[in-house]
Amino acid sequence: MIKLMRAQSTGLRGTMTVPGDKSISHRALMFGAIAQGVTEIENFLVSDDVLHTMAVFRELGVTIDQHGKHVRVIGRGSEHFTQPQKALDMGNSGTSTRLLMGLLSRQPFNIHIVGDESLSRRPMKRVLTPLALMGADIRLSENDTLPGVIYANSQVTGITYEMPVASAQVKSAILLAGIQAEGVTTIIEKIPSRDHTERMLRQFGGTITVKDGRVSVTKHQHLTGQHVIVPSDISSAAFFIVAGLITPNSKLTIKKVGINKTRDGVLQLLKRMGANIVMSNINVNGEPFADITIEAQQLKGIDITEKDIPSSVDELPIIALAATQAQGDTTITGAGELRVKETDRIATVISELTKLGANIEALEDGMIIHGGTPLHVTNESALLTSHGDHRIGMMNAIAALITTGGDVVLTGEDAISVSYPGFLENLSRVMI
Ligand SMILES: O=C(O)C1=C[C@@H](OP(=O)(O)O)[C@@H](O)[C@H](O)C1
Ligand SMILES: C=C(OP(=O)(O)O)C(=O)O
Repeated sequence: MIKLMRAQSTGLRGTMTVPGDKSISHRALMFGAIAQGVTEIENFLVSDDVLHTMAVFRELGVTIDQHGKHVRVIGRGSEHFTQPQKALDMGNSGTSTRLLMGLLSRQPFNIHIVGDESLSRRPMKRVLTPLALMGADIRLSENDTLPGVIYANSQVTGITYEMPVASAQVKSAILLAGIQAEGVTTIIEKIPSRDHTERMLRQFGGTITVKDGRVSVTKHQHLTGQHVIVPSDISSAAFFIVAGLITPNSKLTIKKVGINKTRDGVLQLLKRMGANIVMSNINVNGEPFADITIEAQQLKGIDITEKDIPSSVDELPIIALAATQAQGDTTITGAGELRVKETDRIATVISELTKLGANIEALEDGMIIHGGTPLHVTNESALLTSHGDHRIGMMNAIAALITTGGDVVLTGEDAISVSYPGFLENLSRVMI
């Protein structure tokens, strides 16, 4: 489908909510499935990625009822999964694949896993290596990608593992295997990655120790069904936060956004760029959340380095767009992980924004964004594509808002439903 965005919006105004957090929705299904008893999930994200996780658990024999954003999971423990009748389809979702490889590493039957074309290019050895050290028998295709098979296996054993890449998906895969493993499993992280798995394990009654960058779990966790309230996704809110800051005459409030410290990098980076981000109604419900208000203002360029990346990794495309409008240059380094997301996000950010006149240089592990480049289409129109990547599709739509001259035509925006169905509708609702 091709959609024409009205370029040169005269501003974004109003109060809005964005859908539930993707990372937390995946995990709520997973813990609900392995706990004993009923888990009720509120403000669940109904998006393609999370629906793939849901379909996987149904295939494993778990009863899940979904009514819009309300989900009920009837958990009977991971010992009662039934053998799937077909390959488990992870769709486009790295989180489903990697976390489930850990969670399913000790089942008494073989499990085949497949994904779409993009997911089948993404690196899975990072999960296979620690899980194999624990005794899991997982085999992947050439180049260590999907499709793969998790072979029947009766025992996993705890390990101490120093993370070679900062990745919450790898950490979570090891933890989900660790709570079924003999002995102690310890993960050592140099830079903290998102801690939703740790928090949710505690919320479900499990025990986990976190100290000085070391996260440890053991077996015999008595997990019981819980009531989980999912905050709105800061990664989705980030598109509106940046849109509000860079589109003249804007003032937006986004309600009940998750502000977990291991996820709020986008707020910290924008504050360093000079943004005035006002937080109100700060509250906690398992995860902290707040209302966030921003107004259009001038930003300035900053240096973003390795330590900033894990808490902002999915937001770097939209930060890059903000940086094109800042005074001075913004340098992003230590972000090689961007190359192995749904697309190579260093390449796709540059490919799309330069069509509108942005001046961005690629680095092996990041980019240099030269600020102060008004986005403009000199011809009748410019054709932007998402490359099948939801975050690039949303970045393109926000870039179109501030582009002058010809029209901006968006293609491939159906990919946005991976994390944010209704994004374009929500955007047009706040456009004045
Ligand atoms: O654990 C998670 O829910 C996620 C972790 C991140 O991936 P990595 O762990 O690969 O950095 C992030 O990019 C992804 O969108 C969700
Ligand atoms: C990288 C992402 O997700 P996943 O790894 O789950 O595909 C994302 O949502 O930007």
